[in-house]
Amino acid sequence: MVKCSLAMDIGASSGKMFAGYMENGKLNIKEVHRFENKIIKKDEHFCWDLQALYAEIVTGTHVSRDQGFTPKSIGIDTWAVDFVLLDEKDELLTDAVSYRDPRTDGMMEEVFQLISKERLYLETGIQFQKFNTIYQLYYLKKHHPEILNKAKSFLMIPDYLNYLLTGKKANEYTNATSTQLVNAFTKKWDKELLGQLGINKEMFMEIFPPKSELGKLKPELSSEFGFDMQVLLPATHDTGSAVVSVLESDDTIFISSGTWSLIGVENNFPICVTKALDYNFTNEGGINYRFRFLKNTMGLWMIQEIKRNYNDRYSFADFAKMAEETGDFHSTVNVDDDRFLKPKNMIEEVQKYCSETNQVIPKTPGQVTKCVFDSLAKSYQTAINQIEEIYEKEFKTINVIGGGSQNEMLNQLIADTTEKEVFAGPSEATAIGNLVSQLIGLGEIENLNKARQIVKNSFEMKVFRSKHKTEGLK
Ligand SMILES: Nc1ncnc2c1ncn2[C@@H]1O[C@H](COP(=O)(O)OP(=O)(O)O)[C@@H](O)[C@H]1O
Ligand SMILES: C[C@H](O)[C@H](O)[C@@H](O)C(=O)COP(=O)(O)O
Ligand SMILES: [Mg+2]
Repeated sequence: MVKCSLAMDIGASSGKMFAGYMENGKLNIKEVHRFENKIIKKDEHFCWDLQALYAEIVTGTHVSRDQGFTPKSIGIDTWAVDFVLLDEKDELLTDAVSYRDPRTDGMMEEVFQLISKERLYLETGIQFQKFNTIYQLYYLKKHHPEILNKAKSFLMIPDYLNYLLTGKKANEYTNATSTQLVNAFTKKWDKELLGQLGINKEMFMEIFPPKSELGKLKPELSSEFGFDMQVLLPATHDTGSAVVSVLESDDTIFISSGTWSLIGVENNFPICVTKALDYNFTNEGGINYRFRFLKNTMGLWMIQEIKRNYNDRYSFADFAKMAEETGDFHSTVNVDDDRFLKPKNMIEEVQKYCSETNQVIPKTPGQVTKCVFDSLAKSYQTAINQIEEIYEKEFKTINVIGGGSQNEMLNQLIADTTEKEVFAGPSEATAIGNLVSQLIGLGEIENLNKARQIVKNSFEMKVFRSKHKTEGLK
């Protein structure tokens, strides 16, 4: 049996469990379980199926043992902002409503009547997305005050899954910052802000940073598995774990490319200047209390929805190939338009947008996906220009991580559009970042710098250079 750590990475489109262990100075990972994560409809709201996700964690742990592993620790990471509330008996008061649910429409604007956008940004440094936790809680205060009044525990999605494993309740720092309720300077819940919003401060748990140990498995679970595990806190915000895996370089911008595209740079301080506010950048918390200065852009969600609209007839690789073969088609959309957050039919929404903007309407799967890929590359270029304007410097390279790093056509398009060197990989950056954070916490890896060197030496990266530049070299 191989002793290992388990990383449970639950993204907005899929969940993946990896067993990870060090051997000869390299990190070895093995995918032991993968499942689809999808939104379900409950009481007229779009929700996540938390019981199903918890069952997959248990299944994955059993599978890891059956595959010859003895896990000594597990770390869970998921998407941000979403949460559940528990009552005084630790019973669920709410479903895990998804950030894609329209219930927060208009809530951000109402919050601005109480607290200015500028003040919110100055204190939290967090981007304005209408689905941030602050606006979800404001919706509950306005439409379901009885729920908020009964709430004794606020747990974000990974916190709740950790609670089911250990019986321990805590909030983890990187994910807590995505709520827009944590003060960027004190790194604590902003009690004054909560008071102004009329949201009860007592339900928030103590905040623990990545690498902390939460506790051991509940006895009934360790006897079911036949072994005990430490439940450790990686950066439980999946993008926080992904960024742990990025190249350590002052000249690199990362693009965490999955359901969402998160484009940014790691910092030791929050950047809450007006330009960052105007461009809607965020300062989400990172490992070692660093900051992830980044911009959320729609990401490959649009391709996932187009794939679903075509009844899964085509693979992601098929779409990349068809888009590449489409050639002379140049219509694009603003991928950050709210209309693409949860349209009934993504293909029709893209076509409608092109028609409304007097562009050629994409008809074939290749034209539709080329339009989306070209639009994504365009939005990446805009975000990179804004980062370089704020930093007053030119970045030389881009590190594309996450599942989207497997899309070689898109990687080449990013290189051609930005004229920068693109290093693509690792595709499982989130799980890898989750694992190395656990190993640092267990004392098996000395520190973050060493962890990043191990990641670089353990996983292949492909380089893409602008065709325009290489043509010039011929
Ligand atoms: N073989 C592939 N070729 C091209 N794109 C791929 C491939 N495999 C995955 N992808 C892209 O990666 C995305 C999923 O990335 P991932 O990081 O797993 O997302 P999340 O963590 O949000 O669930 C898919 O939506 C798809 O666009
Ligand atoms: C809602 C947030 O924008 C979202 O969680 C984003 O921060 C994120 O973590 C997306 O990660 P994926 O791996 O699901 O793309
Ligand atoms: Mg992910």
